Amino acid sequence: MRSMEFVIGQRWVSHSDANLGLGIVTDVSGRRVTLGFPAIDEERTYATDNAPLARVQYQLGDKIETYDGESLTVRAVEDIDGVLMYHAEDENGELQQVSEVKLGSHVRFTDPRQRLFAGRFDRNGAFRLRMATVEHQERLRQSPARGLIGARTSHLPHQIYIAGEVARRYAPRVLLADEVGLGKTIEAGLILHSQLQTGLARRVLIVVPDSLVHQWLVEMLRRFNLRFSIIDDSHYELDNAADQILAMLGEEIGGASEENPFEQSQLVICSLDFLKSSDKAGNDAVSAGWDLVVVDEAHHLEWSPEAASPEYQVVERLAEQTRGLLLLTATPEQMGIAGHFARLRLLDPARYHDLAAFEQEESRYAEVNTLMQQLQEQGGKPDSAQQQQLQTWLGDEVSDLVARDDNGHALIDTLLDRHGTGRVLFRNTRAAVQGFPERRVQPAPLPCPQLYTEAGVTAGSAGLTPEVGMDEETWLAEDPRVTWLEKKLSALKPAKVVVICAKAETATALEHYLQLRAGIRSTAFHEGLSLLERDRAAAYFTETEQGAQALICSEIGSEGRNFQFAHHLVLFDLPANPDLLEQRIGRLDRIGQGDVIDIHVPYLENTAQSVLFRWYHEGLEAFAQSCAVGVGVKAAVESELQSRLDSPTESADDLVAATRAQAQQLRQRLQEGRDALIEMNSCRPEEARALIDAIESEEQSSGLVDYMTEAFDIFGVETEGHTETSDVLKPSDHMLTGHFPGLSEEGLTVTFDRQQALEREDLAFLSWEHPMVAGVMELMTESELGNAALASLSVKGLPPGTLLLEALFTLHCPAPDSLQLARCLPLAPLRLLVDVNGKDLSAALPHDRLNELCSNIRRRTAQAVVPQIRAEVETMIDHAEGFAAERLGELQQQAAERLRGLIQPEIDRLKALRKVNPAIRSEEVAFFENQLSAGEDVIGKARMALSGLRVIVSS
Ligand SMILES: Nc1ncnc2c1ncn2[C@@H]1O[C@H](COP(=O)(O)OP(=O)(O)OP(=O)(O)O)[C@@H](O)[C@H]1O
Repeated sequence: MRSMEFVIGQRWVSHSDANLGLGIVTDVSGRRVTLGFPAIDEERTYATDNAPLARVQYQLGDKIETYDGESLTVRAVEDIDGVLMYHAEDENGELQQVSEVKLGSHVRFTDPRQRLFAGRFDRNGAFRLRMATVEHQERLRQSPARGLIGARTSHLPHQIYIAGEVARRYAPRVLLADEVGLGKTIEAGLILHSQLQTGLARRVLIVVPDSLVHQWLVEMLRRFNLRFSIIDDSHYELDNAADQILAMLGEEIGGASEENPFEQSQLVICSLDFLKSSDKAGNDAVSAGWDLVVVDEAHHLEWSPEAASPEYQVVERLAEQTRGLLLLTATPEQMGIAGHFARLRLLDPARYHDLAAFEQEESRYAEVNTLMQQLQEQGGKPDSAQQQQLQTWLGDEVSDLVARDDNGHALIDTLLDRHGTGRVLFRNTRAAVQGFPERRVQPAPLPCPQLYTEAGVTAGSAGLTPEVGMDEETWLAEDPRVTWLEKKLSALKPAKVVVICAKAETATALEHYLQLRAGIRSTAFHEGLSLLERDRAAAYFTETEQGAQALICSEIGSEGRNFQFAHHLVLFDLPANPDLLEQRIGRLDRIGQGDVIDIHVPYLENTAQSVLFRWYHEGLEAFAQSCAVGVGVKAAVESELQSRLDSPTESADDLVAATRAQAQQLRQRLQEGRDALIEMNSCRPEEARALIDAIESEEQSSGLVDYMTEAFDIFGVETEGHTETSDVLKPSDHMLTGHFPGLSEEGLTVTFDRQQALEREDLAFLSWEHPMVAGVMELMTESELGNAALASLSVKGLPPGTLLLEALFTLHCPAPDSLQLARCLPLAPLRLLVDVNGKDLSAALPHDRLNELCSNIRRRTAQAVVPQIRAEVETMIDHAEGFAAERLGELQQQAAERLRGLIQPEIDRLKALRKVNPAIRSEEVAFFENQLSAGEDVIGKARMALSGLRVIVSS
């Protein structure tokens, strides 16, 4: 039925009023036709020659729904005296005959053909926006900058390199171990953001110490637009209360308590203590299922071959369940080498399976490093002796790796992975990153008070914190560090000062003293306070004008927090662990610190404190610079150190000399071996530069501004210039959809400029990855908007009334989520331009050129034209479908190749590792092999689907 011939029982749709639903012809008399619209229970009568109606005729493969709600797929269509009979397949695969009379009346047309013929087409600009959307999506998908564009951060090469390297992995499992304060949180945020953007991850859990929950929450939102939910005790208390009441009433416990709070959000933050303290919470967190789990301050996961800490155990269960795992620690060996190994084992059990073998490997690092350096100099081409060495390390793979034309990249990567520090470990150092200010130690030796000598707490570990357990009033009055601190703070006023001591009780006592007796504006930060109280304290300290001058922290203040706006640190006592000292100093010595850092150390002479001070200062030089060998050196001189701490009055010269020698030796050994290998893996400056260039070229092109300007116009968003680089957006009275992503009634001020976004946090930073832009793209691809349009074309020599069809086809390939096939299917559609005679004009008139020549047709005229040209349009669609079908094989092949490129290296690696590690199960290899063959199968069944069309009429 291609003309306006009405027969009772036919289904038509009004193109002037979408709310009427599907009409049914109930009467045709003379020049009048009457339709019933069951969806709104109304009847309307029209003149037959100009009724605003379009005939509804479903095509093969379309989904239809009967009035009683059954959904079927059309397999054949029969015309019985003008009324259609659909032969359609139900969900059991059985064919049923459904007369169009029996179709349901609530319809929404999404197919471009249906929309065009139902008169539901869009403006020319909407088609343009649709095409631009998929083109940008495809370009961005292939861009190395993808996922890294939207963060409100400065582009620091070491971070961008790691983020780029890790985020593109299918199952990233890495240890981010940059030195303190170099931006591991930012690196993790970039990786998360990127994996969420690319769809490689949807569900993310971040596990952090109590004291960092809110800081992470804020950092993720402010820098990455990622809105996390916190799960804590409060989610369980309610259930417990409900359970108690139910139990009192003798009712069965169930309902609310059955719910798993971790399943209620996609992005969750919780504290490790909380997971550890509640079995139910731990079990819920594990069973909720995650794509990516992040664990900050991962050195708390203590492990030895004999026993694993409860923290380790809960993270181990999460690690087994999740695909991606990021462990963050600045001091991976803080709790010993076994703990370090155990964390690597969580990440990559196939590679790290034996502690003894791991320890032995370290002895070969220098050899591996030498070979790598040589290979790098030789452009990746080994000589015959080197080839032999490689053969013993890597086996048969070598010839294949050497043959690659990539300057030895693959060879070096494989060597690093199998025999070096592995592809799971990233560690940047201050020395490599550069640009950090000087650290200056300000010792303050003080006489030991009688109080401590008499109590016998001057030596051993008691001597490090002699005030612990003493009467508060007494030690505050007699310990000279207290008056020294009071004077120091007064002298430094108004400079901000972070004071760190080991114990919460010391911090509390000091803070009371300073606040109440000395009148110094101070605030405490320790584990005795609630999370909210701690954050309040930190915020009070941050305030510039009215804020506290001093923040008195217990040890929990020495991790993760950002206090780089201060440059005075007082170490009221010294920790026995060198990595803990580094963590403490790292609160101030971190990215963003612009001043020389003064580290004030008051210590009591001739006590364990003075020994430890000398040991750190003269032995390790740990105050002046970041000290990576502290834990190793301490292990080597442990007994001498302990004996000096136990007898602090004896000379410590020998200890200091031995420590210096050990430190120098260890530094040199690590520099030649392990550190060199880690450095090679952690930042490759050229690759980092190329990534930053790619991000900046996206930011500097006018593509995004043009795209959003068109979107604001199509959706009816008003824009008003605010400053040179920012605009105010407001919803207008003629919005196309009820809601524009990310825009509230009050409007939003936005900038497209990163520098301005860094300076002005109140402005939204619009990038290709901002939720507003992503939301517009999603609206365009998930809705039918712009998939059917009509335009006019005026070109000399083209007779008026000539028709062209611009058709867009996508590779339709339904597959289970678990196959992650979207990563290999093309996003940009196949675009074809044909005329009625089946001539392919696609190359002669590209999309952009056509846009310049096309203009809108008035809606009324278009409505009148469509029914008249239906036959020609359908012929052109047939031609276009023919051309599209010819390209199917090629697109399927490209998709299959992309899939193989992603999965095959995983299979090869596991097979190679299996030769040295019997713990790798054959199922692990089989899993990837199945992924590959199942993916190839599905791609083989793909077909071309029409996803958009624009009919062009020459005028
Ligand atoms: N690229 C960046 N742009 C802007 N600010 C940054 C960037 N990288 C890091 N920072 C800031 O530097 C500080 C240190 O970063 P971050 O907290 O990520 O370091 P970290 O390595 O996790 O530290 P720690 O070892 O103490 O846990 C933070 O205040 C962070 O916001």
